[in-house]
Amino acid sequence: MSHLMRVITRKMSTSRGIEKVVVIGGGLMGAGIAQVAASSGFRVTLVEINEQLVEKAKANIQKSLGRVAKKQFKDDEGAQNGFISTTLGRLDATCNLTDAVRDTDLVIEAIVENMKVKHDLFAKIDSVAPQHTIFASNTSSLSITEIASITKRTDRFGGLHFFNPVPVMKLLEVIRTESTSDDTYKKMMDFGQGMGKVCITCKDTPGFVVNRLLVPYLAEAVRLYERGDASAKDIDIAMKLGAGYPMGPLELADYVGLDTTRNIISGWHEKFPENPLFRPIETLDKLVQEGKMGVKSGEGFYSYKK
Ligand SMILES: C[C@H](O)CC(=O)SCCNC(=O)CCNC(=O)[C@H](O)C(C)(C)COP(=O)(O)OP(=O)(O)OC[C@H]1O[C@@H](n2cnc3c(N)ncnc32)[C@H](O)[C@@H]1OP(=O)(O)O
Ligand SMILES: NC(=O)c1ccc[n+]([C@@H]2O[C@H](COP(=O)([O-])OP(=O)(O)OC[C@H]3O[C@@H](n4cnc5c(N)ncnc54)[C@H](O)[C@@H]3O)[C@@H](O)[C@H]2O)c1
Repeated sequence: MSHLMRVITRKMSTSRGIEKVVVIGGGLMGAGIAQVAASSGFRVTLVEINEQLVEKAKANIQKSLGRVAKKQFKDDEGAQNGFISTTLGRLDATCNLTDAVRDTDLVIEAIVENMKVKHDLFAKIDSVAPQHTIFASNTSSLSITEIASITKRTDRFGGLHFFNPVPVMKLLEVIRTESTSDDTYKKMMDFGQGMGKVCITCKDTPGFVVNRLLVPYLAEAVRLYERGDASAKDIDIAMKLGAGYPMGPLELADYVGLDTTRNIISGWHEKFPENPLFRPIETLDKLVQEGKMGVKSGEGFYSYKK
């Protein structure tokens, strides 16, 4: 379905569904989610912790929108500019969390992968957001049930797990817990489809579908590298040319963020200490301690410094 048809169909079909969305966290994922929601016709407010990060998120969105516009409207510069300005017209960005959530249909949390930090955030907004507002987490690996337990709206809580880069990756995992109501689930599915994503449903299990399979693979690749069995470059070439993956596992870990990858593995290790797939990995711990988070910090397994 074309972009325009999607926006029109959404406007006709979701008049009482999701219209206003607040995205909390404007990093790799939050900026992408806010961008695609706005370009799909939703009214979006993006929340960051300070002005500098608000500006950084806006600059990243602008850059990514330029790439999408070029692809969608090829040589038509007028249409490209129209698409960019219409999208930006639907997008606000702020540091004022409580004001942002006072009038919204959906909150999508995309902040650091840490239960306590997520709990602090949801506890803060639960009493401020309207009764009907649905809360969703973009967590990669944490239990949605446990995140939701801090709120009084567990029936209006679910998981919306997007993939990086959000403007390009077509999948959305929609997670319903045992408490997620049918109405909430339906609204989350409609929202995902309204964003042009292919939605699959998964129970609230660690890593859902993709990360339960992908993260142990990334961890094994780091262990292979750590043992010195092959160089980083050769591991990546092997999986691109031998298994047809668009990126090798170490490139992908850098792309996802080594801090996020480490947080996922260590969170699972704490919960399932007997599972050897989730054992801590010294190399990963060391890189993160040194501030080498991958592409976003300019260095990880590879250097991205210009
Ligand atoms: C851990 C989490 O919980 C879950 C996850 O997210 S796991 C990670 C999932 N993601 C992946 O596995 C990504 C794997 N990598 C890929 O699919 C590809 O390498 C990639 C799409 C990132 C880049 O593709 P590649 O061909 O190498 O580079 P590039 O030519 O720059 O980009 C391909 C297209 O995507 C577009 N693109 C890439 N990044 C973009 C962005 N951030 N915004 C907008 N467009 C983008 C480019 O403009 C380009 O468009 P074109 O086809 O019109 O030229
Ligand atoms: N990186 C990925 O490939 C990927 C993919 C899918 C899901 N996720 C999940 O999405 C979430 C975010 O990951 P990311 O890669 O975007 O991280 P990131 O580090 O790029 O961005 C997180 C952003 O959240 C902001 N933030 C932190 N606390 C905040 C608060 N209280 N209010 C507002 N903003 C706050 C930070 O300033 C930062 O800019 C994590 O739960 C992660 O597991 C990540």
